Amino acid sequence: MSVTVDAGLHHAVLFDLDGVITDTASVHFAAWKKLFDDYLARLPPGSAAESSPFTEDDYRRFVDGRPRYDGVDAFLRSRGHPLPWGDPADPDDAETVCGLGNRKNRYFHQRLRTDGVRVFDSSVALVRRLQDSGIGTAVFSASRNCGPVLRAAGLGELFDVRVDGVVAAELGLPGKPDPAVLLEAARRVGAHPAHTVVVEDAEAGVAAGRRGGFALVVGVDRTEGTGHAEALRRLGADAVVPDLAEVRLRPRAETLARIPHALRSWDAAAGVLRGRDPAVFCDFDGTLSEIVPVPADAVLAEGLAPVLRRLARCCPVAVVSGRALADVRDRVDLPGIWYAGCHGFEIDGPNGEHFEYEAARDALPVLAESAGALRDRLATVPGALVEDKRFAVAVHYRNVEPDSVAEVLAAVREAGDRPGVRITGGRKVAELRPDIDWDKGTALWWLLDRLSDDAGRVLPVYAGDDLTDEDAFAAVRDRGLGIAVRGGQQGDRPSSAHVAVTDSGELQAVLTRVAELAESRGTGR
Ligand SMILES: O=P(O)(O)OC[C@H]1O[C@H](O[C@H]2O[C@H](CO)[C@@H](O)[C@H](O)[C@H]2O)[C@H](O)[C@@H](O)[C@@H]1O
Repeated sequence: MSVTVDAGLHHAVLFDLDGVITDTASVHFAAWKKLFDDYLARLPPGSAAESSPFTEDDYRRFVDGRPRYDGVDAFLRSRGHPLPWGDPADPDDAETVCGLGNRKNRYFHQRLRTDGVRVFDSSVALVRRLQDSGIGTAVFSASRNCGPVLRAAGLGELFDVRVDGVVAAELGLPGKPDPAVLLEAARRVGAHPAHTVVVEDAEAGVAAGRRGGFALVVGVDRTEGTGHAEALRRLGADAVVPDLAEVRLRPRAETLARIPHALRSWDAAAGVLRGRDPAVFCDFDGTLSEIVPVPADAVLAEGLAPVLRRLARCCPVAVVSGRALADVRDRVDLPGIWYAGCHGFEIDGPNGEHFEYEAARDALPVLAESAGALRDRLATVPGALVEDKRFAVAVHYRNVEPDSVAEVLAAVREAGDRPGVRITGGRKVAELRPDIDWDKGTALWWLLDRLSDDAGRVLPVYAGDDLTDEDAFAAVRDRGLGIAVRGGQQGDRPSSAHVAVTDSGELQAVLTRVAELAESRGTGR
């Protein structure tokens, strides 16, 4: 089975060390086995401990992937022979958890010196491919020997970020299956867990990846036929591979045409949402509505009202439009959701909240004057349409003869050459708006803060089609899911969306899946 790391959705990959990058799992196993077999064999007759030899199953269940002393403790308890914890400074012949752990470490280093470290070349090759593609990489390990092992393997420089047993002890991070070490690695590499992949061979590590809400958890099982792969899947691995040569890399799509299709790549997209509460933001024209020749004729596309209502019952929903607030409100006309008009300069909430961007009011006189001047100036250009939206003026040229478009754009440039306003573009439209650092992306984060008591837990999903939606796609790029609606546009437009759909029909299917996920979280409101 192969699995794909998608550079568009996955911004970092975290690798466990032992058994994933280096073959030190076998060195650890041998050291543990010597420790426990010798120890159990020397217990006095009559001891209540179950003293059969340490097995691979014991290794996987009790010590693999866990901090050293936790492993000693867990295994001895499983044999009915708990020991006092002791102190990390205990000598390695002390009969304490720490003493036995220190002895295991001595055996491990002896083996490392005699046997050396075998490296999984395909794993190192994958790390280098990811790095060449601009994907962040980090190594994590419960082991305090991570640094020495990497150096012994000649890989001391491979990873910029390393979170190992030494770091975990310094920060007081609990061991796997708690996700703390993995979350710290993601934080240090600068990636949100929703956009991060975890690669692990240990059961505790796979469980930690799942609990940490990572986008994709790849299990590694090099022990065909032992049932280990099934255990990894049961604990939440999305895929289990026998070797990292099976991991494919899809480069980040730079243009609209190349962005992966949301429905065909749904498993990867759902990884971003898994374990999180979504908040859904939708643009209107070209997204919830088909593009039509005359703006006044745009209506909510068939089938979208029911899914928006369904979403609004289980998660926050906002329509974020370039249209004037009242205009978009009337066209969507659904209760219980937020409406942002004029690219977010004016916002209404479902419970009577109203917001206008204060500083943008200074630009209103210039905008009103410009709307009048543009109407006069373009009155003689057939098809030109000036839409005064108060916080913006849109000049449409969809119905203008191609030869006259330059004249329309020149008029907009002239009107926009005044302090306090700036010009932006869209689908056959040029707009004047307040020259303020406020757009659909900044409005989205402002809204997110108000939509939920715990904005950190919420994952924004943004669907849009136009250039102005790119501000929002960029805003959710590192933490969220951007869905571009292609709608027959030129495919060579650069886009920051993660996935794409063809039209509003497919958007309806994607939003339905988002609703299903939100409902399964039981966040009914
Ligand atoms: O942010 P949106 O909700 O997508 O609004 C963007 C602009 O949409 C409208 O114009 C666009 O849709 C029209 C109807 O389909 C189409 O005729 C026009 O060519 C498109 O540019 C709206 O009229 C504008 O005010 C919005 O800025």
